Amino acid sequence: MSKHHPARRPGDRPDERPAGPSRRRLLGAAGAAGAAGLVVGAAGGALGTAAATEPPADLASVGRGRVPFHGAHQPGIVQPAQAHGHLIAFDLAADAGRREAAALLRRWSRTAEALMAGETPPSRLHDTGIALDAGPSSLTVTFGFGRTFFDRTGLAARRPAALEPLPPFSSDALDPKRSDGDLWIQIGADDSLVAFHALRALQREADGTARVRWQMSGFNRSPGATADPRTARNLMGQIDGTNNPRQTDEDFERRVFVPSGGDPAWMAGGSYAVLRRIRMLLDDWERTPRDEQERVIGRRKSDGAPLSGGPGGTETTPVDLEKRNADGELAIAADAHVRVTAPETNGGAAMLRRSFSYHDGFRDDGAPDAGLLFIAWQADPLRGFVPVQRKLDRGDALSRFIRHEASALFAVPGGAGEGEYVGQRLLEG
Ligand SMILES: C=CC1=C(C)c2cc3[nH]c(cc4nc(cc5[nH]c(cc1n2)c(C)c5CCC(=O)O)C(CCC(=O)O)=C4C)c(C)c3C=C
Ligand SMILES: [Fe+2]
Repeated sequence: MSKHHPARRPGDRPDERPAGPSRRRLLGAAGAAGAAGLVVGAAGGALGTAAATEPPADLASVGRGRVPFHGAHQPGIVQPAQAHGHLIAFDLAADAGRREAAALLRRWSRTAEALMAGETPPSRLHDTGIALDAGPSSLTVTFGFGRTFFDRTGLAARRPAALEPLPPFSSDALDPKRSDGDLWIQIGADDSLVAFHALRALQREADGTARVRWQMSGFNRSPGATADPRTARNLMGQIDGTNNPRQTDEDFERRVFVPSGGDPAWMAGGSYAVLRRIRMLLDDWERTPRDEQERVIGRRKSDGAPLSGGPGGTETTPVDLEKRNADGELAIAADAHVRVTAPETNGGAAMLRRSFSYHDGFRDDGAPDAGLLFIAWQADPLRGFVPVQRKLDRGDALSRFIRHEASALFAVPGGAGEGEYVGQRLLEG
């Protein structure tokens, strides 16, 4: 019987507190009223006409969400994935070393703290104004170090063993230009302008110290988009994320975060992020009958209920991998994705999946360039992603509908304390 975790709800943001009015206060009362009009206009189409026909949007509902920057863990790991995400990797400039990297992390941390509080960036740069009239919108900014960072900064002796390159998998078709990187930032927000504003501010802060290696953007369902808020769906239409570890699980911290006293000491409270850009072969998938789609995953498409749960099952019905149908066949097929990935078939290996969907237009053959920016968080990739992906590689019914196109692994240090910057314990320890 699979340990089951009920769905996290899109509005369920336990670690957040309402934002102060700081960035919006800049506008003054008249400006704020104008901003409210803009939100209504944007939602309804033509500015002005929509305001006359639609009730005013509750500005506070999305804009108000605020995630603290300081804490034992960095933001953007345990909070539900936001509606908009940007992932960006940098390589240090040839003449940048440990000192320049430390200064960059200090600048980035200051900027992230301000933006997450809904304030303008504190840097020497002029604010672009992109988010001037918006609240923090649950913005999170998360920083990570790639394997190559440690060589470039003379810190190879302090590189975690867990940053060993991921093994090759037979299904890999990886593009090195969109893989790896010295430094990584994950940005998420429930407003697209707030998310882009953060991306641009942080990228400009890197000027002269690091250059962009690759960047990817993704999305999830917006908060408030459905009256029936189950776990969100991916671009195959499946409810995805149901059986994630939950913060209330007794072993959650141990699975996801490096303990204090762990190795290396500077990673205490940190986690390892595995990123895989996985393109979905949507033309093939959408041609596949629904009952076959459900067999591939092992769950019903409509409501995410496991195929072992019978007609009355729901998304929260525990998965029963032993269950057989009347004809003696396994209710959840031998190669169904949920069977192959379940912790009980992988020696307990588990990870926290917090992904974004992506769509980057259409390829030359007309197929959508779309899929999943799969992000898995774990205390140790060798007891999380690696064994599960090895198993998927050997026989996952989903594999004929997906292609792994880029890959990266980052050490994401613990959260910054008050007055500290992210990574300080590595860079100044
Ligand atoms: C190596 C890890 C995994 C990769 C890569 C992966 C890709 C991938 N998954 C889906 C869709 C679903 N996955 C689901 C469950 C699930 N997937 C993984 C791991 C990887 N998935 C795990 C550990 C689990 C949970 C298993 C369990 O304990 O039951 C599901 C079912 C719903 C859920 O629990 O989330 C779906 C749907 C896609 C589309 C995809 C690549 C594009
Ligand atoms: Fe999966």
